[in-house]
Amino acid sequence: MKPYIFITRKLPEQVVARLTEKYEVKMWDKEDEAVPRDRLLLEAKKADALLTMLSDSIDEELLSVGEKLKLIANLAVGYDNINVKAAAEKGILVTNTPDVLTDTTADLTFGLLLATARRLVEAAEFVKEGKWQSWSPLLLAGHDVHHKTIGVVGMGSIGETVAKRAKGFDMNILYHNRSRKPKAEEDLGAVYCSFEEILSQSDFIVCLTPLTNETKNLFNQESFKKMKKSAIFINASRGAVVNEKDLYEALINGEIAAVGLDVFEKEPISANHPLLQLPNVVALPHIGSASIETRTEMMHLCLENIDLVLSGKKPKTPVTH
Ligand SMILES: NC(=O)C1=CN([C@@H]2O[C@H](COP(=O)(O)OP(=O)(O)OC[C@H]3O[C@@H](n4cnc5c(N)ncnc54)[C@H](OP(=O)(O)O)[C@@H]3O)[C@@H](O)[C@H]2O)C=CC1
Ligand SMILES: O=CC(=O)O
Repeated sequence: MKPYIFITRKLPEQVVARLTEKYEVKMWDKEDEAVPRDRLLLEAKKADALLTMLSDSIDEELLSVGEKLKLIANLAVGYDNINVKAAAEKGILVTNTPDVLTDTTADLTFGLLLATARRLVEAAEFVKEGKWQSWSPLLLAGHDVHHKTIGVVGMGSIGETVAKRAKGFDMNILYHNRSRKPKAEEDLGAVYCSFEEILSQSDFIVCLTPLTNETKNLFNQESFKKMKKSAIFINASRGAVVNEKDLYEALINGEIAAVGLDVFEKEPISANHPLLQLPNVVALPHIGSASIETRTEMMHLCLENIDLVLSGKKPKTPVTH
């Protein structure tokens, strides 16, 4: 009997085809709807490997039903949706998709920063809605990006690649991690700072940490109060790193100037959410790595990891906890 792989979302047939001779492969048949939990539990019980999305909760319950389960291959670099400790205890490997999405996510993050600072979404809607009456000196005037100070919180692969883009805009680069990155300091002139220094000195604060117990709620009332009133906050990591209620208060009280968000506490965010009613909020539907090239590469990497593990070899990009 061929080993069984279940993929929790519909992926292009031609990408999956490379495994169908050697393995029995089934996919959830919807592209834009998550597999229901009861179906996922049934599949986990039968599967040798699961190819999962960041929207699937791979918790202790699910891992316990996986009688033959050897691998969870997550189609994301972030793996906060997976209980990695419980998986390790059960001898189930976890893989993610680092590096292949770094440049694409950095492009989107810097694009979001530009769009938020220069009010690009508001301006494009203004034209389409027929509101443009005449050129005027301060029409939709935003904030400059060049020569300003950017503070990257989470200067990992993506954070550093965002900093590279910032260097091209002649920005002054500050960063905060738990550990220093001498190479980024040397190559980009990035300056290591405490979290508090980043908050008080940056014009643009960009969050690119993973979601962990330490980073959950990191950006809260206290953090927003320490930022400049002209500060622009960008979050492309995970929604739960930010307290959205506190962020909303900071925006309506004028404690910060604007925000660009690619990720939310609850995804998809409801169109009625208070944050989405504010003109100085640019909101995107978690599309950091969403270029056709990169998403295809991420899928191939997941399939390669699955093939390696089910052939008794080491995966290319294992997650360790
Ligand atoms: N919006 C989107 O579509 C995407 C979002 N992401 C998100 O971006 C995250 C980062 O990805 P990537 O750059 O590849 O990951 P990396 O592991 O390369 O970088 C993460 C960085 O965060 C730092 N970090 C971890 N914990 C803390 C902390 N408590 N305080 C400050 N810094 C911390 C790490 O440094 P140190 O260990 O020294 O603290 C590290 O430099 C992912 O985990 C994911 O959540 C990724 C891709 C797309
Ligand atoms: O959010 C996306 C990821 O790859 O992580």
